Amino acid sequence: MIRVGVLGARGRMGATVVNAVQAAPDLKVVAAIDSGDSRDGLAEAEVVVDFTHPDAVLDNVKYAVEHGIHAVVGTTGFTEERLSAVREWLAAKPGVGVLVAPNFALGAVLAMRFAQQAARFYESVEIIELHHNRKADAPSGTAEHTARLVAQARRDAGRKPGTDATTKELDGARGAVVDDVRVHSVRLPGLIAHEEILFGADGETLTIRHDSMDRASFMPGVLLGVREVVRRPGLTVGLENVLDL
Ligand SMILES: NC(=O)C1=CN([C@@H]2O[C@H](COP(=O)(O)OP(=O)(O)OC[C@H]3O[C@@H](n4cnc5c(N)ncnc54)[C@H](OP(=O)(O)O)[C@@H]3O)[C@@H](O)[C@H]2O)C=CC1
Ligand SMILES: O=C(O)C1=N[C@H](C(=O)O)C[C@H](O)C1
Repeated sequence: MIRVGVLGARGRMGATVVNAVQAAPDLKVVAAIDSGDSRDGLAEAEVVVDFTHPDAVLDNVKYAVEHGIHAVVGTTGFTEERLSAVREWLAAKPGVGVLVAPNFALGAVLAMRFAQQAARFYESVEIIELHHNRKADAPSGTAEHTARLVAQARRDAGRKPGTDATTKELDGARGAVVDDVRVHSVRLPGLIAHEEILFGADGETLTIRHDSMDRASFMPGVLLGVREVVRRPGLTVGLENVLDL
């Protein structure tokens, strides 16, 4: 039995994680903590799962590492600077593992991998992410991660960012720029989590699309992360490294 504490336990993802962990024969929920609750309840936990808020997550990860608790983190907002801070805390706690994944859905991880593969062949690329209207951040962590992966793949292939002829635009009409890749965010009730990576070249386009229609889509990845993080000391970024894609 792996003893699991869930942070953000009353949220959309956290509540789903509590149910999924409870239903797993080899895992046990020992703490379900939300904002306003004390983290003392994590004393029994071997692994924490964090789905809270970008403003809260870093402090939670620091707490977990300092208390020798492994962490599986789905909350967004991880910059290179934040990841470096986590690496520093982990250096003082060898044996502790932290897995940070911008997206735990298998299809989203595959879409990112396929986009990396396509990137070196196409002149231009743009990303559209579509989410429910209760989402706190824009662009999504997944879109930002995808943009950086695609941009790196393009650089590795010696490609320059695609160009267009826009000379007049309303602010925001062409989206945000992440590592030279345009990212467009849509927020609508009814949506859950969706991403399109669009590639264009003379006379053709390629669209890679992933849809999470239910938060159940994230659960196999989260549970895999809980089982794996206990034997992966240090920082792992991205579920692709756990899935060995
Ligand atoms: N990696 C992935 O696969 C996925 C990542 N996410 C990410 O997970 C995060 C949460 O998303 P979602 O569940 O939709 O958000 P919700 O707002 O539904 O849930 C977040 C919960 O965390 C609580 N919370 C805030 N601060 C703390 C804290 N310091 N300690 C404990 N609990 C806290 C909130 O309480 P209160 O409302 O009172 O502030 C709320 O109940 C987001 O960053 C989202 O982008 C989402 C889906 C998949
Ligand atoms: O807030 C969400 O819902 C999601 N957040 C993550 C992100 O920002 O990429 C993962 C998924 O897109 C759902």
